[in-house]
Amino acid sequence: MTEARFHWREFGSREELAQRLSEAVSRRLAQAVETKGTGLLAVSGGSTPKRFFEVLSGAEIPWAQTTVTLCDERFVPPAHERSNEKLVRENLLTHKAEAARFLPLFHQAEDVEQAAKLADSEFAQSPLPLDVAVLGMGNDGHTLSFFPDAQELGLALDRANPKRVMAIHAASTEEPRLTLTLPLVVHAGQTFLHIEGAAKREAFEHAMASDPALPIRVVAEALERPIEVFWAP
Ligand SMILES: O=C(O)[C@H](O)[C@@H](O)[C@H](O)[C@H](O)COP(=O)(O)O
Repeated sequence: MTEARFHWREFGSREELAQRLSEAVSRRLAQAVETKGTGLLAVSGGSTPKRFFEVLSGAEIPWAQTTVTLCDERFVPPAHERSNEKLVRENLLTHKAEAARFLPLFHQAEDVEQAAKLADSEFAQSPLPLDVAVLGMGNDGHTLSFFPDAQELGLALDRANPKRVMAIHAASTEEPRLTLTLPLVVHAGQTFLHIEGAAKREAFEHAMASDPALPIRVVAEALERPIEVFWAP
């Protein structure tokens, strides 16, 4: 693993990071809309992105031509407080970004496998590749819902997996998940990793230096273009 597989961008504060990440994402989306008429942005959930979403929601992007989706989702209805869709609707799809279309991963279905099938067929009909993907990471080295202990980890990380969206079960998560698969993410026009705090910096450095099996490293090495890591203390 050489450092060329990622670019490290360090900021003095989380507010500054949110601002700069929003600018970088805006530029890529504006370019995508200018070139092909539409833009596709995948964002992550969890606790880190809220500040970034608030800034991005006010950005000058051709939102009416932009689709926003999720890198991964918890298998809970959109009104649930752990729903990433809820987080995105309340914090990103407001202000100027209210004009964007939202492509959900969650679907009301008998089980998470059925929901994944429904999401997968919607993605099959959507204009791919992703223009921008903004990933998060846990201290265990997971990104998207590629948890180190996921039953389906091998398939989720398999470059030959024909699925775009799949179900994930892992003992370390509170509920089953839906995730974009590695083959979908590798072709993204630009991929960012948004991480904050000393523990995540350490986890990222550890993965890159000495743990080739950790999902964040597998993803970083598989991407067509180096991942842009945005970090603030
Ligand atoms: O639904 C989720 O939890 C995610 O999309 C997940 O992949 C997240 O990015 C990391 O777990 C980091 O989460 P935090 O930002 O909460 O640390």
